Amino acid sequence: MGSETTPKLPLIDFTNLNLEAKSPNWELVKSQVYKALVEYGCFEASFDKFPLELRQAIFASLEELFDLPLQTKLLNVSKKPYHGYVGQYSMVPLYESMGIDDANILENVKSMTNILWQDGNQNFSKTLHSFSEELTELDQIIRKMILESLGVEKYLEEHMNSTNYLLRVMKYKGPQTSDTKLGLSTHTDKNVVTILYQNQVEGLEVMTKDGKWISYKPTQGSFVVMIGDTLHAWSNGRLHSPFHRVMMSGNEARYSTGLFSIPKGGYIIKAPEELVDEEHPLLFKPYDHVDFLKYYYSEKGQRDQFAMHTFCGV
Ligand SMILES: O=C(O)CCC(=O)C(=O)O
Ligand SMILES: [Fe+2]
Repeated sequence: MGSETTPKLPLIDFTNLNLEAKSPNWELVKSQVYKALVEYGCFEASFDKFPLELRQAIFASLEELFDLPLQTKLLNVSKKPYHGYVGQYSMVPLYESMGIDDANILENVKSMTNILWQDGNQNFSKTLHSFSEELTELDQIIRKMILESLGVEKYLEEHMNSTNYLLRVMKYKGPQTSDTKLGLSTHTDKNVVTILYQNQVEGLEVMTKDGKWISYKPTQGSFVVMIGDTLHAWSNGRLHSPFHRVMMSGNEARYSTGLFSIPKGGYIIKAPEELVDEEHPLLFKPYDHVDFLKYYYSEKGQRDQFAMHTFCGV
């Protein structure tokens, strides 16, 4: 009795990672990554590339950004759904977010700051750009480890070239009550890999394969790495794409960031033939991510928790 422990996300240490091919340290971390992604589709990563000043500067920048008047924030528009300003939704009243496409390229961050601040905001662009640059490095390390683990590293270049990055920054207001309120509805990510970073306010919950919620307890130098539906389909179901949500309580605002690697429109996502055999029959028909998003953002798609299966499941 009473022996049940609170489930936790696997923690993987990327500090001092030896990037040399086949080094024992690389191989060890790679095997931990693969195991975590098969079992949970998610893990906590400690990564030493972020100086303390940069980590603190990120949250100061996010506060400054979300403190802008709503009319100004609404100027952050995008033709792509969910890439511009999102907020003021009655279903998730605590939530607001903004996107910057390819924030690892300084010019892109600058064009956003030039829209939001009259004289631009150099500090903001420098901070978000450096942060995104470091994160794209982590994204590439993880994807290389995944392809090597699957034995399909010959596709690495094509795989890397098939995606763009979106940095999305988010604020969840504290609900001003100790009751738990919905911050962001349960969903799976649709992209390839997501890397989340956040301040000290808890709220992210990730569902295990057997339906239990794990609450993530943030620590300063750690990130949450998560698989999206694209990589679930491309790996022919080997990697899990977990449901997750944000639940808020208390007075403090939760600030978070997500670096999303997203397939380019026109690129056909198809599981490599090496991952399809009698034991692992093809689970998803080849598809274009932009076509999938058209379905996902339709009225029917928004109510469909298994949109990828509906859209291209075999
Ligand atoms: O704020 C977070 O930590 C999670 C955000 C999220 O799941 C998303 O934007 O897809
Ligand atoms: Fe998500």
